[in-house]
Formats: sequence, structure tokens, C-alpha cells
Amino acid sequence: MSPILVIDGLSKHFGGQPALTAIELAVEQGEFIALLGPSGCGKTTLLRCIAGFLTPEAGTIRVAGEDVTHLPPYRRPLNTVFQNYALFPHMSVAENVAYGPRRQGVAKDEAAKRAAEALELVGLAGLSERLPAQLSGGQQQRVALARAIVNRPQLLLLDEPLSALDLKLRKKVQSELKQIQHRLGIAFLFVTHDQEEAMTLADRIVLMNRGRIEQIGRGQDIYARPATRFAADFIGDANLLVVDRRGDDGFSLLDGAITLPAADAPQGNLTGVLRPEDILVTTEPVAERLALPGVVSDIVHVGSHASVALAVGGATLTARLAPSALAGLSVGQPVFANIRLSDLRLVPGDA
Ligand SMILES: Nc1ncnc2c1ncn2[C@@H]1O[C@H](COP(=O)(O)OP(=O)(O)OP(=O)(O)O)[C@@H](O)[C@H]1O
Repeated sequence: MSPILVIDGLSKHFGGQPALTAIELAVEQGEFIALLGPSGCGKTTLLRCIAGFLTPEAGTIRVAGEDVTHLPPYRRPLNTVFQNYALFPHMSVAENVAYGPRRQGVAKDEAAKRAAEALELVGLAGLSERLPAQLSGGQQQRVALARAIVNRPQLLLLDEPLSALDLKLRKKVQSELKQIQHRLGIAFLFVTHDQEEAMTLADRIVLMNRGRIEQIGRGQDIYARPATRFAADFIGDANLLVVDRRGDDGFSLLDGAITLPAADAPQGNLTGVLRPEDILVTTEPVAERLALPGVVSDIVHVGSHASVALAVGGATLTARLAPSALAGLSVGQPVFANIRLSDLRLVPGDA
């Protein structure tokens, strides 16, 4: 199967400032992709270039094998669900969904049939005669989705479609959205700045920073093997440590820096990434780990686990502990932070 979307060397500037730089991306048919990154990193700009609302200065965009870079939005075989999915308040749900096909000249009966099918797909078949004001926020969101899929696009772009919903409803609509996407079998490109949402929904995450792609991969793979300091910090919690090459053969934590044998460490500035759950906190040193003596400086209970701050070797490390491992620990207590070299990931850039 050839990819549904291929982006090659895409760049976009606003007033001389780069908003997107050399973007390369291929999305497979039926894939759920999350475009994730902090505010201002270029997610919406990338989506708008794909939709055709912005023209890039360089690069190409291919959808279903066709170069659409210079086609107007309505000629592209895709559709977009926007953040504020304004429905027509005076039209019924069914009329809202049939509106697009009707405007394209589809006969009334056929448009109504397509709208009914789209509403069936999003699970709203029973509510087609209601007005938008008679629906919940989540149901309105599904009407917006039905409107976007009524013409069966091959690719659906979604720009933070759940951001107007409160947290509880958002979680519910997330799982519905995933099921609908699966049923439809069309590729979704979903913009979010919420890493948990991206982890929950996406087959693969495209992590963006300052107009560039930092890393592409499954959420759990980016978490386990971040390619950059930014990726390590953005996906999940991380202890980010300065790496110091001492040239001796020891691995230790001294003066706030991880020291490594020079021979083991790649060239350039490096950050050591250590996940909180990889630190074992004990009162006695653990064999076959580097047992670093330290003191508990804080304990914070976070739902199902506790976050324990440790003053160790001039650095503060955060460990994640299950409640059972907490027994007997208190602030000010001397402990050992036991770590393994194999759990330390070295990424380019300063800590
Ligand atoms: N029309 C515009 N004119 C000038 N600068 C713009 C325009 N649109 C976006 N930018 C700038 O381009 C950069 C990327 O913006 P973009 O909206 O793509 O970010 P984003 O990742 O979607 O952010 P958010 O999560 O806040 O929506 C930002 O620095 C933004 O200020």
C-alpha cells in the first residue's frame, strides 16, 4: 500500500521568520497520526499547508499519489475539522451534515442518504432531527465529524477538535473518536499539544519543536528511546543530567553530572536521560546497580504512585515509587538511589 500523504522538504516562513523547516513525513493509509508539540511549534501551520489554506515556499505535498501543493483546498481529497466546529444553529443535525454535498450539487435525496450514513458512522443516527442546541458538546463534536466525513475524504485533518470540551467529556470523546476512525479506515492527522491525548489516540506521534520534526514514532518508542533532549523532556517525565567525560573507567554521579568513561561517550554535548521509574530507592545498596548515596528531599503523592525527590551527588533526582516501596521513607532520610547504566540514555544537546 502506498502512503496516503507524503510531504517532502516543506518550508514555510512568516515575515522572514521560519514557521516550518524541511518537513519530511509519510502517513500510511488508515493511520492515526498525532502532530504533537508546544504552542507555536508549527502544528497548525503544517495542517493548513496540507489543507491548502497556506502556500509553502518550498517542498511538495502529495495526497493519494497526486501532487496537491498548488491545488486550492476544495480540490484536495481531504477534509478538515476545526477547533471551533460552528454548526448552523437553525438547521437540524441531518441538514448540517447534508449541507456540504448539497452545495456541491448533489441531489437532495442522495445528500440526505449520505448524511444518514455519516451520522450512523459517528453513532448519531437517532438524533438527526434535533437542532445543534439540543445536543451535548460531545454530540455536537460528532456532528462536526460527520460533516467532515460525509464526502468520504481519504485523509481527515483535525485541528485540536477536542480542546473546547471539559476533561471528562474529552476522555469519552477521545475513545469514541478512535473507534470511529477505526470503523472509517481513513487516515487521521490530529493536532494536539496534549501528550497524553497523543499517546492515547495515535498509532504514531510526529513530535514537533520550533518548526522542525524532532522525532516520529510510536508513543512508547519515543518514551523508551527519545532521539533528542527535547523529545525526552516532552514525552513523559525525565531526569535530565549533565554528562561529563572524565576519561577514567568509572560511571558515577559527581558534582551534579553523570561521569562516563570517555571511550563510552559519543562526541558533542550530551544529556543523560533517566526515567523516574528506573531509579530504585532503598536503605541498603542494591547489588549490580550503581548505588548512589543521597537524602530524601521531598515526597509527593500523585494518584497511584509517589514522586520522591532525592539529593544525590550534587543533583536532584526524581524517582517514581509504588506505594508499597514507600513504606518507612521520610524526608531527610539517608537512602541509596540505585541506577543502571543501561537505563541511562544519552541524547544530543545540553541538559
Ligand atoms: N498568519 C501568521 N502570520 C505570522 N506568523 C504566524 C502566522 N501563523 C502562525 N504564525 C507563527 O508561526 C509559528 C507557528 O504557529 P502555529 O500556529 O503553526 O503553531 P502551533 O504549534 O499550531 O501552536 P498552538 O498550539 O499554539 O496552536 C508561531 O511562531 C506563530 O506565531
